[in-house]
Amino acid sequence: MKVHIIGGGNLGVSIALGLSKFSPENQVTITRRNTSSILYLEKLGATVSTNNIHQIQEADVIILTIKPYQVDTVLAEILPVISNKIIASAVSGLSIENLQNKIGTANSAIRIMPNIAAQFGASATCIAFHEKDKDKAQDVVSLFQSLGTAPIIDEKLMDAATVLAASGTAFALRYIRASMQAGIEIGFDWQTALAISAQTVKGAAEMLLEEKVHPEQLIDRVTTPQGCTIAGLNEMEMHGFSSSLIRGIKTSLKQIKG
Ligand SMILES: NC(=O)C1=CN([C@@H]2O[C@H](COP(=O)(O)OP(=O)(O)OC[C@H]3O[C@@H](n4cnc5c(N)ncnc54)[C@H](OP(=O)(O)O)[C@@H]3O)[C@@H](O)[C@H]2O)C=CC1
Ligand SMILES: O=C(O)[C@@H]1CCC=N1
Repeated sequence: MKVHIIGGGNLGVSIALGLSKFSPENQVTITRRNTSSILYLEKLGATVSTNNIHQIQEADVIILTIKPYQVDTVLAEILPVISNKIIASAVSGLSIENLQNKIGTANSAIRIMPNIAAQFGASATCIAFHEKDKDKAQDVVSLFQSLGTAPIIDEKLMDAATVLAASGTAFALRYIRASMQAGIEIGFDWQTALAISAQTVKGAAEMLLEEKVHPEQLIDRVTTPQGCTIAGLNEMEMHGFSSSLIRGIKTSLKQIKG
């Protein structure tokens, strides 16, 4: 497929890098106004351009990875030269209905919510679309399945998916940072503490994904009666570990909904 990514920033670049590594059969074009920091993508086979309409007529999928306030400017540029295109938008808070109204019925609006782990083929990309675009959406689903998992969700959960799956990357990293800081306090240098903390989180996630059980079942295997784990967990919960995470996620959701 020919994939045209408009907005070569944090997310756009992670998708381009992921595609170059995990599905190199796709031809990727990626644009931004100042391309100096992403020209290296050309060495990986992508076309880098400042021109949003460069070869856009040939694209099978157009991916929007721009900020919400940049959408109208970009659409004003591309709409006069495209028709019958699939536009997959990762723009947070932009509904399918709003996007469809902006792009007209000649094009299909698909909503995607990847995260920056797309670069490592490990994104959880939630995808939503209207029934009329079901067939066309399959191309987008396949594309993002090559970059991790790509669950199809009801659009009403898209803001929740943004917080859980996209912001969630930052939340998970903050846990790892805190664990690393504790690791330094109990004797490790930061590099060793980070390596141990990150691998431990990866291992815990792999067990959950493999065994498909409730986390508490695995926690039970670790918490020896009268042992150090339950003592640590109870102290963390006393200081609001789970509740602060839940409150943070709900606050992020409120921020999107405005
Ligand atoms: N970062 C993340 O983890 C995630 C982000 N998102 C959503 O993705 C979108 C992008 O986020 P993010 O990548 O973090 O933002 P960035 O600011 O890193 O990327 C946006 C890019 O768009 C480019 N851009 C701006 N105007 C234009 C234009 N007219 N034509 C072409 N390119 C343009 C900018 O480059 P230049 O100024 O050089 O043009 C910039 O590199 C947002 O809507 C965000 O909510 C969704 C999921 C995860
Ligand atoms: O923080 C943000 O608003 C964007 C959307 C999800 C991740 N980054």
